[in-house]
Amino acid sequence: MDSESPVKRRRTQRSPSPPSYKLDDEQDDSYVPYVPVAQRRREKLAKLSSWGGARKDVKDQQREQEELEDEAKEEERRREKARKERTLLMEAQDVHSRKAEEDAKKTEEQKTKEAEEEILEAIRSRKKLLSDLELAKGIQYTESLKTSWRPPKYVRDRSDEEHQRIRQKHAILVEGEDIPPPIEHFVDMKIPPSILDYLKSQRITAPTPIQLQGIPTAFAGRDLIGIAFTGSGKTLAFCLPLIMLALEEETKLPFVRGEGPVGVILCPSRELANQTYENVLTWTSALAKEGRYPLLNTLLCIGGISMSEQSHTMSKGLHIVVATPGRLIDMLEKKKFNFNNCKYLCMDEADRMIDLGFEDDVRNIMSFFKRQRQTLLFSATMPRKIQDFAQQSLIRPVLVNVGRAGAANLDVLQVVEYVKQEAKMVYLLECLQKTPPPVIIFSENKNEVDDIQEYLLLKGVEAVAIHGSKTQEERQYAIRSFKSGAKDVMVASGVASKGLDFNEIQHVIIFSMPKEIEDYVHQIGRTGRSGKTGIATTFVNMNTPEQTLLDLKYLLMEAGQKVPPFLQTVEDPRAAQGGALRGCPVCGGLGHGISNCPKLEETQRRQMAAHRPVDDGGY
Ligand SMILES: Nc1ncnc2c1ncn2[C@@H]1O[C@H](COP(=O)(O)OP(=O)(O)OP(=O)(O)O)[C@@H](O)[C@H]1O
Repeated sequence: MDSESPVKRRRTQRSPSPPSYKLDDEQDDSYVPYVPVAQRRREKLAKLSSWGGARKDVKDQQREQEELEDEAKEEERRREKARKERTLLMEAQDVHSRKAEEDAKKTEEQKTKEAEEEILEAIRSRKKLLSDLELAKGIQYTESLKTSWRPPKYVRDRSDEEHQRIRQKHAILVEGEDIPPPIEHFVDMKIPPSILDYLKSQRITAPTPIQLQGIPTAFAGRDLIGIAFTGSGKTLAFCLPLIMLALEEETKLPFVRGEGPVGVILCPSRELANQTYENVLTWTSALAKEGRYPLLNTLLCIGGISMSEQSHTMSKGLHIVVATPGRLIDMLEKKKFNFNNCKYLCMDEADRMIDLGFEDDVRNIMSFFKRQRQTLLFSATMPRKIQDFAQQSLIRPVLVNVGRAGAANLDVLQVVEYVKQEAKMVYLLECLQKTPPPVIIFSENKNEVDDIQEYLLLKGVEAVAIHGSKTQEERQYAIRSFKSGAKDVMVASGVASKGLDFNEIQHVIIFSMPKEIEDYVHQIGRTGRSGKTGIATTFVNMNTPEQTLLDLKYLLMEAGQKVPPFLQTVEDPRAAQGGALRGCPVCGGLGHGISNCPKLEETQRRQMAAHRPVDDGGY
């Protein structure tokens, strides 16, 4: 039986012999190569002429002619169809590739979104900032600590609208329930006259915005997150309430050896702890000056110093401890003192203290508290995610915010200059001429700090240097001689960037731009403090990561500062994607999203390397 299909047979008959060049994947046996109509016409004419003079009747010739015409039409139809099919195919292909492109883009966006969600979820699911015991027992306090402090009657009689008007006047934003009123005069805060006199002697006569809302809030026993510009007087805002609390306790029943402390102030670096300790000492001595009030006892608890030097402090009842986390944990574990009656925990530069990677130490410290405490967190930078995390962990917290968290102090004139790596040292000398001393120079790299100091010394500049690898004596010497004015210039790594309050620094030079914009904000914040103005000059070049430049560009724009042309040309890749540009919720940087946050990268790197920071030497 002939298995050939009729179609195939017919086609074979019409085009008997052309070779077929079938591709491997063309498996259809019935395939007959297409013969163009012109060729077929030629073949037909050849056939006709091969008949020579053979007589043909007219009908046959007409039929042949009609056949040819039919075939020509058929060919034209086929071409038209092919053209249409091709157009449709191309269109389909276009649509397909457009969709693929869109899909790829969407997937990229989607991917970023998903990654961001994941990171945020990880942050959200962090264990609350409570001690392990509190977490394990599910202890959850719902009421703030009660204190005997009351605002004066005329303040209590003001309406909420009036309170709000005062806050608006001072650009104070508050969040929380039942917020204590702002108080515009120290005297109305019921601060002892001896302290007020001392403050007056230091030209501290009216509270700054963070103080006028923060101090009454803390006096009222409320948990507090205080965010305000660098140099805006946060230290007084969290030390004064502890001094008053300790005074109240001491007055009720004097402390004897082995008792106390009433409260603790945690700082991320030894230098900052030391500075805060000295502040507390001056304020407590001022308090006791006229003999009307007792002398409160304060202990400095930081790494790198011998605690035996403070044995006289330990031999009496203890009121206040100022500490870095590592040494404090050590002392508590060794039972040198305890937190059985401790009710006040304040963290300065709190975002740094409770950043990913640091929180375990804080939780460990919390586990030594045996009763409810009042918790206060202060910083100039506090990204939203850290605020949220902290708020979850506090009791009826009040958030006091002066300006955007992480914004630069407006009293600092920020100058950003493009300086090639090899030209930096020479240009530095030129820069030093801009203002009289004292000047701080920041570099992210310890070796560079040493190199800069060496270079300056060679050029006859009185410079000291400080970084995490220096001994404690060297660090103390650098701070002391710079503070006293014996040295004109201090070259420092990030260790000296947070919280340190030097007298009237005229100029901060940032030799190498830190990757994290928060660090930049703290570094330039060493000048322009306490209402005075200052200059910050920052060197950037092609080694500065683009996203750091973007963060910087937005920060300058926010502060109404001049954006140099080379910075203007740095484009935000997110702008091309459209949509609103949001600051990074992890570090507060305005120039990038969470998925490429340098702080998150650094934290992860640190977590992988070890569980402790190395540079700040706080331990
Ligand atoms: N009410 C005030 N009026 C004038 N000066 C003040 C007032 N309160 C504090 N100061 C001074 O302002 C300076 C900066 O204060 P402080 O170190 O507390 O700032 P800060 O907000 O903690 O800054 P940073 O964020 O850098 O740690 C200090 O020298 C302090 O004496």
